[in-house]
Amino acid sequence: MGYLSCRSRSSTSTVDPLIPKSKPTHRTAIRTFLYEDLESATHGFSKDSLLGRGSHGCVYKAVLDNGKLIAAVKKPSSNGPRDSTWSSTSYGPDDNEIEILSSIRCSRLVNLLGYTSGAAANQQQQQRLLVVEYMANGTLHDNLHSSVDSGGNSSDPPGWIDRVRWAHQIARAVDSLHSMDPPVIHRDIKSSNVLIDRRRNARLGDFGLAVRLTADPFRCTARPAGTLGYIDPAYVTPEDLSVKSDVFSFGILLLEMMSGRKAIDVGYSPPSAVDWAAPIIGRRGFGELCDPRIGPPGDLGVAEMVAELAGRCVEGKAERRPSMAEAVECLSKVRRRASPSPGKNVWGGIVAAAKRRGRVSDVPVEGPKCNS
Ligand SMILES: Nc1ncnc2c1ncn2[C@@H]1O[C@H](COP(=O)(O)OP(=O)(O)OP(=O)(O)O)[C@@H](O)[C@H]1O
Repeated sequence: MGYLSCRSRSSTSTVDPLIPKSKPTHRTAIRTFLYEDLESATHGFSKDSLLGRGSHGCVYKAVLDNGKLIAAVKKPSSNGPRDSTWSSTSYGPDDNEIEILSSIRCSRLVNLLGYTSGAAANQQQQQRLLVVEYMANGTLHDNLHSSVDSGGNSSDPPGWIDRVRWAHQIARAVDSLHSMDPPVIHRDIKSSNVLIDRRRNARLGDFGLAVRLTADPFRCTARPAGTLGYIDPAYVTPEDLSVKSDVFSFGILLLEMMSGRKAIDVGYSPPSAVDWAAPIIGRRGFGELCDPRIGPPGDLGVAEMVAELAGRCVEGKAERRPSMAEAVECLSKVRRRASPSPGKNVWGGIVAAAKRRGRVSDVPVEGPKCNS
């Protein structure tokens, strides 16, 4: 694989200017919650408050501050990790996750609001709970693969405009992490770690495996970790870790978003998304890669650009993969091509008129910038 249409000469031009590359990261006010307050805000971690289960524990909806704050509370399981997350770290939110999340605040991430100190009122040690922003529209995984929405109503699969917009937003989120000094590597990019907020924007969450990439080899001791189907095959020892491991996982996510098939899907032959897609991209059969539920986009060039980018992201050799900044640049071109152009269509006209009246602060064509 290796096509040219999205290759960029300038790999830094799309780095969010609000993310300083070389300045220390800005810390945000993070609250300390009492375990008892979160217990009562989730009705005793009740089934009704349960938002979902992951390999490390459960996530609950919490209503706090007399109903003014709705948050998601992550409660580690007492039995340790289960299923497909391959992790060498201990389960549950640890100091590393809190430290990384506390140092970043970005509108493309599921941000940390606070955590419990780990001690209950009776001073017995409790599990540490993490409190993060609540995402009203579930995970990208559910949006892509489930025929019912988070309210239990039947739902249509997302169309091309949403998929391209989400891909661009996720790319910007990952690029923001890679642009930090030192870069943060997420290590677990996958559709169940992308959440859709109430404005239907995509946010990257779950920093349980995230690490800072330092030049000091003695500090880069985290053993390889990630999720089967998304993990970079070139990441075998701690020294192999680079930002390009996230690029690989992002490429798998692009294939998943484009095709509607899962990263590992036994309904397809071969079950691995890369093994399935590589020969199709090689013979330029872009239409075949498109989710059969929505068919190819009106402009097949959109599918071609996304497929070519995905193909480059999942290259076996890490150095042949694009940077996330290049992926952002490519996806902003795809997004412009996929979206009806402003000024020439009714939506563009409505948005332009609302902007003139000062009513639109969040124009859907370009998502909000990160503010760290
Ligand atoms: N901030 C949030 N707002 C709303 N729902 C959430 C939020 N975070 C997680 N969830 C829900 O809880 C579920 C479990 O999330 P969690 O991050 O623990 O696991 P996961 O990412 O799905 O899987 P794994 O632990 O294997 O990575 C998600 O699938 C989602 O449905």
